[in-house]
Amino acid sequence: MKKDYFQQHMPENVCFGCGESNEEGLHVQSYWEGEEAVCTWNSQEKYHGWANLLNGGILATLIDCHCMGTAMADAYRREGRSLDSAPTYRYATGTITVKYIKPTPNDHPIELRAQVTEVKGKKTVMTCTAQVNGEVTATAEVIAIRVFDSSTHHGANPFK
Ligand SMILES: CC(C)(COP(=O)(O)OP(=O)(O)OC[C@H]1O[C@@H](n2cnc3c(N)ncnc32)[C@H](O)[C@@H]1OP(=O)(O)O)[C@@H](O)C(=O)NCCC(=O)NCCSC(=O)Cc1ccccc1
Repeated sequence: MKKDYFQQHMPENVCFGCGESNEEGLHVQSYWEGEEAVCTWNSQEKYHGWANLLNGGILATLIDCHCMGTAMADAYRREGRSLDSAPTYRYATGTITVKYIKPTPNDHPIELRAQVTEVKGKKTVMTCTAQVNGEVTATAEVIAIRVFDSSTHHGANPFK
């Protein structure tokens, strides 16, 4: 079945990590699997840190963008509405803490799994794991802040 990726509902998104409108970007795509948001990402040689290992900054970017999409999708879901409905929400990274547990292979699919642990006002707190071949290589805590709400913001969405 075709997956309904969160990022498909972010028109004109130019973000390096998740923007469908960024040709050179990483194109993070996230979807719900029950209470978890999942992203499976295939790397390329140019994202090596060391030989055959994923660069740590790229991994942080993947986690970051996966979690910003998750915060957005979670907010819509809590309000019982689709990602195409109004008002439009966008989230920015407040804090991201990544613990690199073991080297992340760069030649197998990387699976990210995020869970929302707290929502307070415009703040969403999440945990996220990165796994390759079922082994967790990094864990993260990520705090997203809602920076755009079309119901209170006058004018076009500046966060694209
Ligand atoms: C938006 C915000 C992160 C927060 O400011 P405000 O809206 O004034 O927040 P406010 O003071 O109303 O607090 C509400 C609640 O949130 C909490 N809290 C607040 N801050 C943090 C924190 N840092 N970390 C953790 N928590 C924080 C605070 O304690 C409170 O919680 P409480 O209710 O007490 O439990 C601002 O500092 C900022 O723009 N930073 C740069 C973000 C950036 O560049 N990210 C880079 C990647 S994104 C990108 O590339 C695109 C982009 C860039 C910029 C914008 C949009 C998209």
